[in-house]
Amino acid sequence: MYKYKKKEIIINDLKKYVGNEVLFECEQFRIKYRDRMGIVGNSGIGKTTFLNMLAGLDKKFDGIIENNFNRTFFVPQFDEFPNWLGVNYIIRRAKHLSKISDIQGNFIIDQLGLNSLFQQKYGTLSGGQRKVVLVGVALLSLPDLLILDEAFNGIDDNKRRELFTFLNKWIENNKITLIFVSHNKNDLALLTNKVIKIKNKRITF
Ligand SMILES: Nc1ncnc2c1ncn2[C@@H]1O[C@H](COP(=O)(O)OP(=O)(O)OP(=O)(O)O)[C@@H](O)[C@H]1O
Repeated sequence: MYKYKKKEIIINDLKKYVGNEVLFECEQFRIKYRDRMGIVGNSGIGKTTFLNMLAGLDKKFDGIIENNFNRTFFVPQFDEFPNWLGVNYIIRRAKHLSKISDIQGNFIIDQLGLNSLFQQKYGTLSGGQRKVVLVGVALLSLPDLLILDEAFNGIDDNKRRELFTFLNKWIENNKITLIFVSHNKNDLALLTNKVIKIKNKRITF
């Protein structure tokens, strides 16, 4: 019989090793539906590693991570597309692969100002513009869990304000659960309302 599972991530007795060394551990935790979770910690402490584990991209660990979301989308810290790919192609393809309606898809494209980048190759974009394209691709895929790894580096203050206003509304209206790694306290305050700390090899809440 089909058993309904709540949209959440359940973590139990987690231990992550790098070589023989424990990188971090966590006894028990749940990331619940519609949480907006910030993750903080010093450089090299294991934030990106933890995100990869939550997204199901890194399965080498002891313990349990049960991700019961239907569509997890992970926006990585670094570039994802080859330089020669056209922005127009990247965005049209993301829209095509998704079940998003034309109205919603065009709304995202419009709000993020992606039209103005359509004629460019990905490799000719600035660092900030690349991030906006990655966020656009993420939203077009209609995720129910959105994982952002320092996704806003390089975006200027004006664009950042516009982007955050739009993102906040979009996340709220579309009931998206958010996990967001950042070193920027303002960004964390604007987008999240709970925090996970990674410190002294432990994940705490
Ligand atoms: N596959 C791997 N092999 C060896 N070491 C690894 C591997 N993956 C991660 N590490 C190490 O684990 C540590 C944590 O890396 P990670 O990128 O998760 O840190 P971070 O907290 O995201 O850092 P930053 O804030 O600088 O992005 C680093 O010391 C890294 O070198």
